Amino acid sequence: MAGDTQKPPINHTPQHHSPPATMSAPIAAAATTVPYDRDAEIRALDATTSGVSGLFASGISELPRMFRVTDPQPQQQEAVTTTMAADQEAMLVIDLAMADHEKLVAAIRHAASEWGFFQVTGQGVPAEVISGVIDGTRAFHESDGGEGSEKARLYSRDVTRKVKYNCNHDLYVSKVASWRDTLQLTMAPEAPEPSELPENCRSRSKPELLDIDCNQGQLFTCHYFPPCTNPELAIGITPHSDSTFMTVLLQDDAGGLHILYKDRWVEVKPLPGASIILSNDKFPSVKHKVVLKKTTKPRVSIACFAAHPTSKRRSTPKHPPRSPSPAAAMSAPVATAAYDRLAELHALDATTSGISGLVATGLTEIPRIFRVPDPTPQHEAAAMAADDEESATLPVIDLAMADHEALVTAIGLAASEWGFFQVINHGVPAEVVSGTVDGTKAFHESAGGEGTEKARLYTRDLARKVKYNCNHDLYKSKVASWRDTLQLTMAPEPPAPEELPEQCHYLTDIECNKGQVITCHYYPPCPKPELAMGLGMHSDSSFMTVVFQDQVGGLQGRLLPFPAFSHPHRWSRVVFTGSHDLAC
Ligand SMILES: O=C(O)CCC(=O)C(=O)O
Ligand SMILES: [Fe+2]
Repeated sequence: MAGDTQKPPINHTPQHHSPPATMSAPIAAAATTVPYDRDAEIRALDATTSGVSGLFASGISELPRMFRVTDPQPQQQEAVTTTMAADQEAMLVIDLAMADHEKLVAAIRHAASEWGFFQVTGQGVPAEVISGVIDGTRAFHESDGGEGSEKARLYSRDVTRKVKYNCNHDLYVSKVASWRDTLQLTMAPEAPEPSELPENCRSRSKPELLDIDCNQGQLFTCHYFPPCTNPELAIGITPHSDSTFMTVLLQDDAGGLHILYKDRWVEVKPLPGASIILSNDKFPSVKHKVVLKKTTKPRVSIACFAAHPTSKRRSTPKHPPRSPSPAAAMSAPVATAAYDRLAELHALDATTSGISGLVATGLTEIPRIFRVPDPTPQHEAAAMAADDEESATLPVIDLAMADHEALVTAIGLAASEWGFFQVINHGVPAEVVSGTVDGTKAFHESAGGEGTEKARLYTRDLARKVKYNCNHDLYKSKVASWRDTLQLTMAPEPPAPEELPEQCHYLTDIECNKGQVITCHYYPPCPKPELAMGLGMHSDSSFMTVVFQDQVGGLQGRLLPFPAFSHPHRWSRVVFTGSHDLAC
């Protein structure tokens, strides 16, 4: 991979549709010593208002650096890719026109619950409507960009616009840009005026979705993936699952869509005239991605997201248990004795040293109060979301960037698209961060028992400004989390220094104590992490959350439903990190 000094920033006139000469110059211009300015490269591409199609049309011979995945290519490192057996392939193509209604429902239910996806034929949408939609999308993306063009008129990152076109909705926040341009149309509840649509799309009928309740919102994303000079180094679409009720997907014959099934990526081969259905809500949301191919043909796909405000995202399809069934494991240690959960909770509470105290006793099995029932959605999600490729694209924002407007735009985008982001160069001195982390650790790792600080602070009294306990909701939750917490209420009136644990005294004289509640979590090593929860799925209710985490990792987020039905202010989460990766 090119080093940080190898690629000059691109620099060219806004509104001009051909990319600058420097961008088409070979990436490996190793001789130059100009530092790489990714931000400038991104802004220059955005200013062309013709995305990667414009880059391709200009005849570039090397993939610009902003599109290059880190070396070695994550797509090749992750789950193996296999092809689908012919009988499976046939089973996953469902003829909606089949006479036997019961058989049809059973086939759909089976495919949706087992795979989270299927293809349909006989859907009553005339072939020319489907090809018309694909051709219209292609024609729009292949039209000229530049001043006065439709592309320039529609190029936008304004989330409130019903018709917008851009190159990567997350261009300013992802680490690696995807080789894809997208025209996005919000068709329901209120469709745009025909005059707002690109000309190529006006006369086409939209693919019909059932006029049912679950379809109160409709969003079409019309993707275009130009041929790529280095497909092995670029991303089509990163692995994700959709958050809306159901996705109807049309793809042309180029292929490249993969779905994750039982830890393997399986390509969904194009089937002329068929629509692909990605299920959700009551059924699992299949994880999918687009892999680029070495080809001279572009790829076109249209995803129609059907939304319902109350629709719930489910996790990925069933996977074979990764460990002995939790149910079996749970019954093992207590096979004969009657299980008294309340007594177990009281016993733990009475130690006043939480899980750290349990771990210090050298236990090899996790007690039953911490065991998740078989299988919880959180658990499947946790197993599935451990995906480095996806996390590689999580938004990271440099607070020290010089361009204030670009900074504000990046934060706005990250907060509305992801509800979370990481910041670097945030100006909090490294020693303050490491002091907080170390103090937290030292407290949690100190001895418990009579006469200790832990015993002094162990409480469930909400009125106390400084309290320490194992799970604030220990007596209410169904499954206890593998986590101890020290909670400090720092505003409006901070506690007196002597109320704080000794390890945290310095917290009283730093600026950040103007914050309100600080929770200092500690997740001791767990003998059976696959059976326990760290922190259950939730969203925070306060205005904003700042999280420091150490290098151990484990924090996972889920994407929101698309903006029509999201409540970003309720979901917003901000993660602070830094060159040291922080913990608290
Ligand atoms: O291009 C494709 O086949 C997939 C599109 C997709 O996954 C999406 O838009 O969410
Ligand atoms: Fe998708």
